Amino acid sequence: MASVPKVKFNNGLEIPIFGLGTWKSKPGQVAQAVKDAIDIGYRHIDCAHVYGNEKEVGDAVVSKISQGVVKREDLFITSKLWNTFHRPDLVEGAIKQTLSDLGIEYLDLYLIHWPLAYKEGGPLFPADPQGKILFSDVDYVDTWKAMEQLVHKGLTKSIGISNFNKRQIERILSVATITPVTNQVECHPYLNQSKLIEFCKSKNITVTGYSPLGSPDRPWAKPDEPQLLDDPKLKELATKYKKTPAQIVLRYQVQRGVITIPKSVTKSRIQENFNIFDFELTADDVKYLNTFDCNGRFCPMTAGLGHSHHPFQNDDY
Ligand SMILES: NC(=O)C1=CN([C@@H]2O[C@H](COP(=O)(O)OP(=O)(O)OC[C@H]3O[C@@H](n4cnc5c(N)ncnc54)[C@H](OP(=O)(O)O)[C@@H]3O)[C@@H](O)[C@H]2O)C=CC1
Ligand SMILES: CC(=O)C(C)=O
Repeated sequence: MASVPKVKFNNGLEIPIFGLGTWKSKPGQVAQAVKDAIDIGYRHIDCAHVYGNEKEVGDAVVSKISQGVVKREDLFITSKLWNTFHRPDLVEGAIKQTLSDLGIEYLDLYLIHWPLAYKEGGPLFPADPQGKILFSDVDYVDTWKAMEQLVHKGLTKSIGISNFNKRQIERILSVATITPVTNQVECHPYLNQSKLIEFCKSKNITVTGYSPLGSPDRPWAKPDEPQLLDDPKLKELATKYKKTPAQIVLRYQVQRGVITIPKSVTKSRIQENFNIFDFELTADDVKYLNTFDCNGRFCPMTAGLGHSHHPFQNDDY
């Protein structure tokens, strides 16, 4: 079984550079997917409260631990604080709910899922009668201070952020006594995030790339939108390396040092996506893949447009 390289965080801890995504993995399918992934050799699982499936992910994790297939300390489990729990007094309760759902004692990594806060205390997507999301004005820098307490209390080993732009990271760094270990953002050849990656690197923050395959099953996908995995130039590269388009885009991230978390509930694809540690793209082909960038964002967070902390509404990167 190939062993997955690890990336070192600024706090000395390590994360496997490759893991399993779980967004949209239906409760009836995700437990089997996680079990298959662990059997194949995955040791990093990316979760979130808002995905609505942490209990089933936890069932699979706990069953593999109790069967002796893996130990808890062999696994790297990430979850994320949802937008309705940003108020500092809600943060500890939110992680405790996730830990209880997952059936584990601690997380390896807990992220602020988005920099924008939603109205607290009710549904995960609070909305007015017209369906417009109700925002809260809690500032993510105050949320960050509450996240730091979770490390001190041993509820998570590391903390980080997700979907934060450069200016927002700078604001976090201006108050932080614990530097975020990673910024999890959308990243694939159509949105290669080279500027943000360079900036994060300069601050000793790793980048985790989500939707590495272009998120073809995103709920808001339209039939006429481009499909990354069907790109003819990508298919040509796949033929050259005798690999699949998915394997090429995943290998691309690993070679750039970007932590990558493809989602699948299909055993053959979970295996296929893992088989990227037996070949290398040439430096010229990595450069060529860099030229695919077209600011092609598949997760634009349109529901949060108008919020003063929306990360993508001006020229910030
Ligand atoms: N922090 C954040 O805000 C966000 C985090 N994420 C995280 O990143 C993960 C990955 O991103 P996600 O948006 O799910 O999308 P991905 O880019 O991982 O694409 C998932 C889709 O690709 C299909 N697929 C998987 N492997 C292959 C393959 N080898 N060949 C062809 N198709 C394949 C899956 O199908 P099937 O399952 O049917 O096999 C599914 O439809 C998420 O699951 C989540 O954990 C994602 C978005 C936002
Ligand atoms: C998938 C996800 O994490 C979103 C859209 O926030």
